[in-house]
Amino acid sequence: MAVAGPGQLNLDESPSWGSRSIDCFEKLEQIGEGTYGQVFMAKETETKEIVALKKIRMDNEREGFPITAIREIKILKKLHHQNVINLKEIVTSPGPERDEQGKQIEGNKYKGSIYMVFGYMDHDLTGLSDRPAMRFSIPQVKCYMRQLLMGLHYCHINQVLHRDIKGSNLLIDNHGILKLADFGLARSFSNDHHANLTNRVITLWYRPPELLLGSTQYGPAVDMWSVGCIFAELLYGKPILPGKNEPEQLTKIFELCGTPDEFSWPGVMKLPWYNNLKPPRVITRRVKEVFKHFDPHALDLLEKMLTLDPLQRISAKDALDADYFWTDPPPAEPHTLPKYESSHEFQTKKKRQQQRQAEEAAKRQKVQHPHPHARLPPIQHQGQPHSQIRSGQPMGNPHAPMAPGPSHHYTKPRGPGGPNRYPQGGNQGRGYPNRGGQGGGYSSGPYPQQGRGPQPYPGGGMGGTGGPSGGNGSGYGVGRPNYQQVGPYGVSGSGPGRGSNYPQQGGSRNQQQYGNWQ
Ligand SMILES: Nc1ncnc2c1ncn2[C@@H]1O[C@H](COP(=O)(O)OP(=O)(O)OP(=O)(O)O)[C@@H](O)[C@H]1O
Repeated sequence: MAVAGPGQLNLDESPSWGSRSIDCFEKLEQIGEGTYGQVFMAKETETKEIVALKKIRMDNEREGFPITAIREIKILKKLHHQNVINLKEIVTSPGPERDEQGKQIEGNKYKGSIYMVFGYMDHDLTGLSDRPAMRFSIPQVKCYMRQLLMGLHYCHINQVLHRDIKGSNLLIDNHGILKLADFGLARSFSNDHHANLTNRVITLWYRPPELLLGSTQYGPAVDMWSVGCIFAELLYGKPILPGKNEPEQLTKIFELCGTPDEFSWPGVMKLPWYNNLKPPRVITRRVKEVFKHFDPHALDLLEKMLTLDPLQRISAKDALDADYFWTDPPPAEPHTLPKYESSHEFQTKKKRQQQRQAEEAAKRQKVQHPHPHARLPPIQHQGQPHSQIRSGQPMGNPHAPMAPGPSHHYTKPRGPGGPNRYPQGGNQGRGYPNRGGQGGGYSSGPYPQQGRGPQPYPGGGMGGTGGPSGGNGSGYGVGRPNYQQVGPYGVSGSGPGRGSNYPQQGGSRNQQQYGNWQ
């Protein structure tokens, strides 16, 4: 990985940036762990403000400051929008890092650690979706999608490609506000699209066909493909294109979206890897068939997002103008959305792992002490503080038992089943796709196991909403099985045309304000 000079951040920053110490914060618990570092919930000791601290991982850097972090900081410093995470400041830890026994950690030329300080967000979309029995209402999906598109439109207008849109990078707070986060793979682009960019970006399941076919000249349309995948996932209840490796990913895309030709996608045959990866047979597009139970406006928008040719793919701005957002039921106002106990992907995964361990322990115990006539008391497994909680319940519901405190613990072992979702990090155990950009050759790298459920379209139809964890029968989608479900604030699905309920934030359809930055 390219690095900046040791000790140099090279940022035109105000003097206060980076001058405060981590001691100004009390770390509360770990809430995330990604490729580039751990994320902690923390409290500013003076103001008591709750923040998220993203520790910049330095252990792979022989010298200097990781270029990915520099990019992320530079880009975040110039983006200011309600739907983009706000980088508040950078703080440093003063001394050499010590382990839990107080021993100095070696091999790091930097004396201390560096943290990015963000406003705390209660959930990420993956964590929220993974809650048992989670159901999003249609206005809720519209509300999240609209905010996602507004944030992304703002990035694109400011010539920033996100390049890693996925559920765990969409943060949501308990006021219903969604923010784009994790700009670690983001970069600026110029409108002429002539610069050569790496095509090894975007988490596999959300990666568009042009990148899988080796394109290095691309633009905002790459993010819009990912948005289409997220949109379908929200409605369908589980990821729609869970490929295990790049060739399989492309196959899955073709099976859903049909095979491209020069007519449907001019220039496709000239893409670097087309000849190697061209489909062996012609497949017709099946988006309409597979998602036939979606609302027609949703399906129409999805078709435009999952368009193979990036030049014909809908832009964020045009998507915001789609009928989907302007027909009943309207998008919910964010503050009307239900509040939930905090849920980040890191924690929900961990809870599931603990649950599995508890179940296995229970099975073992049963084998060792068979007692056919008595019911065993439930095993109280350490780290299962919420076993009584129907955690899909919104917090506002007086009948929903609430957790007394945080549901997650500080230490998270790396390695199999650990939080590092990319093979590059040495973890083979996660059901997560290769993030790209850091891996080996096109099809040579180790590929992840799929932990989120089997084939996406069993029987060619909607099937059940098996849920993101696969097989638990509790999908969070608002697809057919849930369509009758009415939002928690009682919005019916068949109102009379455009009414007074229409997005307050947006004004009229053609006069939407996507923020105050234009
Ligand atoms: N401001 C925040 N508030 C609350 N949680 C956050 C915040 N920022 C990040 N997180 C949590 O930490 C997780 C990882 O953060 P982030 O994606 O920024 O790190 P990363 O190292 O780039 O991860 P990845 O490799 O998964 O992309 C997020 O999915 C989210 O659950």
